[in-house]
Amino acid sequence: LPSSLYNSKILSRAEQVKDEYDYIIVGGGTAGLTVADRLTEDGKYSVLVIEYGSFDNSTSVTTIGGGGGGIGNASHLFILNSVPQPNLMNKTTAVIVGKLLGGSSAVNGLQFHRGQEEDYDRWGSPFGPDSDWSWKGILPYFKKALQFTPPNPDTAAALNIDYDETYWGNTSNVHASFPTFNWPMLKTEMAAFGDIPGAKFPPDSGAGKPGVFWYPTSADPATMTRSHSRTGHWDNIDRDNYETITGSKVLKVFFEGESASGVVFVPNNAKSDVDSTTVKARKEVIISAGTIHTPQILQASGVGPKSLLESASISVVADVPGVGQNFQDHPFRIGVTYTSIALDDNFTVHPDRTDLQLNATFKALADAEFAANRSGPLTIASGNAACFLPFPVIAPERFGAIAASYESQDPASYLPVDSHPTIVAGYAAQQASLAKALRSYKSAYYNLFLGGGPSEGALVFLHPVSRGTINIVPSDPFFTEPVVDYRALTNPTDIDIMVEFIRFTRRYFAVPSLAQFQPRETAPGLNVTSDSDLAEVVKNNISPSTFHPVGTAAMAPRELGGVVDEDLLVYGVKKLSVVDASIIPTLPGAYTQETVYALAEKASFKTFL
Ligand SMILES: Cc1cc2nc3c(=O)[nH]c(=O)nc-3n(C[C@H](O)[C@H](O)[C@H](O)COP(=O)(O)OP(=O)(O)OC[C@H]3O[C@@H](n4cnc5c(N)ncnc54)[C@H](O)[C@@H]3O)c2cc1C
Repeated sequence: LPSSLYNSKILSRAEQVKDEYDYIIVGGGTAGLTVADRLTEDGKYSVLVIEYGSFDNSTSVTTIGGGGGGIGNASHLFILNSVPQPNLMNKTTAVIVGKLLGGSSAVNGLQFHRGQEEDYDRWGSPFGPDSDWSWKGILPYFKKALQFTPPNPDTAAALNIDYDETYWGNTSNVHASFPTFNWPMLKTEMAAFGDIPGAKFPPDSGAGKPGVFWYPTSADPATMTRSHSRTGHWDNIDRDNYETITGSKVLKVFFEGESASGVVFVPNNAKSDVDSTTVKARKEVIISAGTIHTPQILQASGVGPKSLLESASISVVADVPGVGQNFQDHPFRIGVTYTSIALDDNFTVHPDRTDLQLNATFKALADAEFAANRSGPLTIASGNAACFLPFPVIAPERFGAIAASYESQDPASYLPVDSHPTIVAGYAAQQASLAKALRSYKSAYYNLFLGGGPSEGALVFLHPVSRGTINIVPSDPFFTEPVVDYRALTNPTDIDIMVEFIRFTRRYFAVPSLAQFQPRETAPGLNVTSDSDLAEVVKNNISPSTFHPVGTAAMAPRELGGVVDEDLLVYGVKKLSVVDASIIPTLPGAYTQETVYALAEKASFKTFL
């Protein structure tokens, strides 16, 4: 399509922004554009989306082969530095989220999976048994959020890809599809979990069950390019009531009394508010700036922990202690890697993913096939196969003791020292629920995402129990990026769990069906066995982020530290809501994008229509 078509709805100058819209959406990312599309569909409401980043449809966004191109283009990313992490030898971590129209869905690894039924039931349970934030309540929106195309029959047969279309829909323009080819070794790696007692093979990645399964990529199957919130909810939509301004940073929401009545924004390179523009919202301001920036905007607007706001000389509109608390991400890479015979030519299951880098002939063939037919190895993004296993399967002898020890903790012990009583109460509720999950065969804790190559070790910890914070810098709340503190491994239970992950990984690679590949542990080495030595391995290797930040504007009762209610309206004020990953109270046992699409669909339906 000519870029002029894409650009038709972008207002190129702040002066073109009208004085007032029904809804203002802050952030044109994964959730923001989903909600904007749904709110403008029937023509009843006008919407302005204000996005910090720019529009870009170049190959650095669209290419999917090799894991997606967006992350390679730093201009599409916010890259913050976390504060040094004392439990990670004072290392800092790069905090990476999308910064362009489409948000993180335009830069991510394109993996699509959902969490387990218990994850979504956990979200609603503090509101009582009638809450529709539950698996049953969200499943229709998982179906609505994506257009599912099954794998082609040859690939499905060759690789044993099971799927069940009843878990999917076909009405969205955001696509979930499968590569036309995948690495043969994956079939073997997945089947090998059959040797692990308790590991299951659910009928579909969307079934809400833990186990070992294939899952789709966020790619348009016709073009094999990235399908994301912009292509699905913005491109080719020509509605007078749907306007967007890019390159603009929202500084704050302003209030009339306790009602949010609009926002103030500046050009994204501004260093002060001299060039600011004010725009009003008749019905609601919706903040969809993502887990890192949503708390910054709320706090800078006077909605947050009172003492923090006072230290920044911001007048308090509502004292909401939970804003910026309860920060979670999936810890990644635990320091155990396995290599099967020969990174080299002896590896018997070619082609494998390393052939794209190391075998020029194979690469040339793959390029030619993709150019001719949009098929072949370059339709694989970052991966489509993994295990998501319950903790009792991982640590059959230790899970009970670890759950009991976690359950008996004083909930305040590992939270920030000055945590508000409502935050502690909220954590106590999470603790009870997560202790149950540690004993459950229906929740997934351990994720090894499989590459189908000679070397494996991409481990993701799905339900960490340490909690971090994201807060404004009091001396410069608006123009300095917020302070991101993962507080990684502050709760020792996280270390206990990941030590068991290393032990399980050893068991997996020792199963009989993998023996022919002679897997050997390349790190840390089988001689490292004691709890304390394995704990050191975890501390030395882990990254606190898989780029799945959630939780900083959590949906929970206010007395449990919640920031938004079940309608995603912010406590203590009116006409202000949050719809993005920050409302997720506890991480799902899956990566986060599919869940964000579903919650945005649900919010659009429930709250606004
Ligand atoms: C590198 C990377 C890889 C990932 N891989 C996967 C994966 O393979 N599978 C998976 O399921 N999940 C993955 N994720 C996570 C997933 O993409 C996110 O959880 C999800 O997209 C978050 O959606 P969101 O709407 O909360 O935020 P975003 O999509 O990040 O949207 C927030 C938007 O707000 C804008 N914004 C921020 N501040 C302001 C401001 N002050 N004013 C105006 N606009 C503002 C941002 O520019 C952005 O466009 C990955 C994420 C990243 C970053």
